[in-house]
Amino acid sequence: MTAPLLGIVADDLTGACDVAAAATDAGLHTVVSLGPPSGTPLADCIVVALKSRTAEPGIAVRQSLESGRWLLGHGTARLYQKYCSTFDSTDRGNIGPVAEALASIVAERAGTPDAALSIGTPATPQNGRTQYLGHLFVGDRLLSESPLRDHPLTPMGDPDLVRVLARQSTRSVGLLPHPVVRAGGDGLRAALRRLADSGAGHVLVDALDDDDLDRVAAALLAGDGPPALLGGGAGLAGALARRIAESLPADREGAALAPAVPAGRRLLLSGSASARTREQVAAFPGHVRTLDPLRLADGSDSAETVLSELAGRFAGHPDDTVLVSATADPDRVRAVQAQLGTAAAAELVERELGRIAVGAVDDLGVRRLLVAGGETSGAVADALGVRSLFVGRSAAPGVPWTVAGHRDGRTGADPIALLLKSGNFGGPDLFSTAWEVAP
Ligand SMILES: Nc1ncnc2c1ncn2[C@@H]1O[C@H](COP(=O)(O)OP(=O)(O)OP(=O)(O)O)[C@@H](O)[C@H]1O
Ligand SMILES: O=C(O)[C@@H](O)C(=O)CO
Repeated sequence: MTAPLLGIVADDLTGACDVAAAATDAGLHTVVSLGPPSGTPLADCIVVALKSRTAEPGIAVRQSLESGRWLLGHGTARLYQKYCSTFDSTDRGNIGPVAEALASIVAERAGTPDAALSIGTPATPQNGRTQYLGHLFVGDRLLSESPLRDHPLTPMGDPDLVRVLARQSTRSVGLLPHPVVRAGGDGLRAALRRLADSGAGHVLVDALDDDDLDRVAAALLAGDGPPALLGGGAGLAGALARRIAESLPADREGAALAPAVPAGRRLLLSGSASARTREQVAAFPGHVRTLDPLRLADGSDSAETVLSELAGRFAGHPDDTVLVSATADPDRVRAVQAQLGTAAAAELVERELGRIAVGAVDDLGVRRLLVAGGETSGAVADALGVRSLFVGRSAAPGVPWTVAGHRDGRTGADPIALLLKSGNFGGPDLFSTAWEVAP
């Protein structure tokens, strides 16, 4: 195995796991690195996970460029910008600025620095995200009528992504409409070329199913198109990975294997505010320990209190799977945010869940952790000092079990299994069923 065939810069950790699962399912050996890797992982696909989704554009651009340059500098054949399949961002959001920055280093490498172009789509049909005439649908609802309109950090009120991306960009945004995608072949490649020649800085691509994405991937990898940064959800990345994997020899070198995870306890931590997570919390049959941000703020509750309750609980019920949850309905979240401030409430919950994770792993023998929520997962992984993840079997589409690599920060020589779940992913019973495929 030589240079990575696909290098992905992901704007959050659960998104990185989602796209890593797509590449793994396609047959690529895939590693997730939290920030640019310190060594050179043995992998076909390296996903660099950032925590930049809600960062100021300048910060997100700096971090993404650092990762993109690392990947290109290590010979990565194709660079991909992974953002959320529900285009989570704000008008001051950073998907556009990051796309422009990464497209410019791809164009520089191709020797066409004046022709920077990004081509992508959030469409991820296996999770019900489709794009039609530039409009994003979540299941059978427009994005703006889906629960994403109530997202605590990135409420999505406009379903027209051409408009949303244009508001975030300095370059113009073109659309590759569904009839052209459906027809595929030469027509699709010619339409892409025309959009590039017309000076578009970004092209958003419609897709309703995986066949659409496979046609787009074939056109993008045909070799006669404009050099471009590719990007979007896990859907297009999976289609590219399938196409890339087809050309790999069957007898190539193996990748580094995930270390075995020793027996130990299980814990669920939820800081997700999504509608799907609320269903999963409600359906969880085991013991639920609620975290109220107002009580954390006034000091009447804390990570230490939760950990000592967990110690007592595990002593009486050693095989228990306990859920510690800050998940609440949108009215309650808004009330907490009004009192504490949105960022302060988020930080408080993330910090305490991180401290609970560390105490549970270090002192209570927890070795398998399911964490719900993108920001929350990033915070928990940071607190645990995790730096890289081997990607294993998926518990649900886009939700793979992973193993934190040896010698990672606080986890020491004892690997732990982590399932880091995007808020909206997984069926209602995921909190019970995920353990059936845990490493
Ligand atoms: N009860 C609460 N009150 C206020 N904020 C909360 C509460 N519970 C969780 N939060 C915060 O809301 C944010 C939820 O975002 P997070 O990305 O973790 O999950 P999500 O809502 O499912 O989003 P995603 O779809 O990106 O995974 C976190 O920053 C978390 O700390
Ligand atoms: O694309 C998605 O929906 C997920 O990978 C994600 O990024 C949600 O946080």
